[in-house]
Amino acid sequence: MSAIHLHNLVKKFGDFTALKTMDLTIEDGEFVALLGPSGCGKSTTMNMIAGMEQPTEGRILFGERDMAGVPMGRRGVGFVFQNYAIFTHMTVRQNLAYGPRMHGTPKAEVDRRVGAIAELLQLTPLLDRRADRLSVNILQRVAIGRSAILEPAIFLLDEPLSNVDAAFRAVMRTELKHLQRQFRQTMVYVTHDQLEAMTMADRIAVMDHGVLQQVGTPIEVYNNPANVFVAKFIGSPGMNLLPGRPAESDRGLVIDLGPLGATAPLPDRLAHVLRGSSGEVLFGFRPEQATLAAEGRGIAAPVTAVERIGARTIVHLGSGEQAMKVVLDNDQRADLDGSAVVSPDMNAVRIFDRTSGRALGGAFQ
Ligand SMILES: Nc1ncnc2c1ncn2[C@@H]1O[C@H](COP(=O)(O)OP(=O)(O)OP(=O)(O)O)[C@@H](O)[C@H]1O
Repeated sequence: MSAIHLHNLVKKFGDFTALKTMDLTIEDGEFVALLGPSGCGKSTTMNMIAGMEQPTEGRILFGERDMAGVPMGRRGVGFVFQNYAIFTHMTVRQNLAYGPRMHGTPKAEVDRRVGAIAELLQLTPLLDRRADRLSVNILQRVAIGRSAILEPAIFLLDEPLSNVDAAFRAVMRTELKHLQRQFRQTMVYVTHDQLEAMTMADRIAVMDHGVLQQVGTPIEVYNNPANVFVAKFIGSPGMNLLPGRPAESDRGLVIDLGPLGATAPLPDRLAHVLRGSSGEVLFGFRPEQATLAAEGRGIAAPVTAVERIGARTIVHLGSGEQAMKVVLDNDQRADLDGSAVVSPDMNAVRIFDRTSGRALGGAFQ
């Protein structure tokens, strides 16, 4: 069994708590991304799973087996770091074959595995090249192959693509996902890049300041962020969050956005929760879940910048706490001088408690 259970996991370095009470189960064969900004505790978590760091409190189980006191070499995990660790004086073939040879695998089986992994990672034409003649991109591919060839039941990858170039990263995202499907490994992938997490992971564990903020499928964390941090961190650009207060109007419950006026009436799932409350909230909507509308049909604000990025245009509006962005397809014509009127898709709106940052109201699909 290669499920990974983290129970009340805590890591302190002296007085500093790098990880606060983490509870997470990664199912057998699942691909989970640990996602968060630099310093949030991703690598610390990963290093404890690998056995390179010991937890200050809590337990790590692989299936039923408690990993306390089990050294790294006995955990049966494959590990790939940001910086490739390969032997530069050897050929690609020798690098790939190194692990299975050390494990005493018969030569015919080593050759078969080298051939298969080289094919999967598009290394076949390079098998007899010396590693010191290869680009950083290819070296990282060899490093992944060197770990993958041992077919570990648990494969841990810590920012493996952060040093490779953007085009190659896109190719590798597909290949890594393919590799995991092929071997049905339990894969834990550390990244600060939400695109990597969104495209590859079955579930994403979003972390900040040593605290697990939310665990869910990519679409769950995108559609239903549990709090303001996740709302801003997931999505590119992140969610718009405008301060306001619930208010009754003749059309139903709206959010009074102060200088920006009032929103359209809230859908029932939110109106139920907010009716009768006058506490400060944040009105959240994704830049791609809004359009520009005619006057009187939305939130009017001055346009401050327009970025045209290939097939889409990002319109920046307002400033300070009232700043927001709208992503338009380029076929949507917008009069971008002066002010514009933003009409969020009210069915996709999220409301957050301003003080706690927590999402209020039911999830939507
Ligand atoms: N050995 C250590 N001694 C003291 N502090 C440490 C040690 N290792 C990590 N930390 C601190 O713990 C916090 C979490 O570090 P960690 O490396 O887990 O973050 P991360 O989310 O992986 O970020 P990055 O992507 O920058 O590595 C950071 O503030 C870091 O400085």
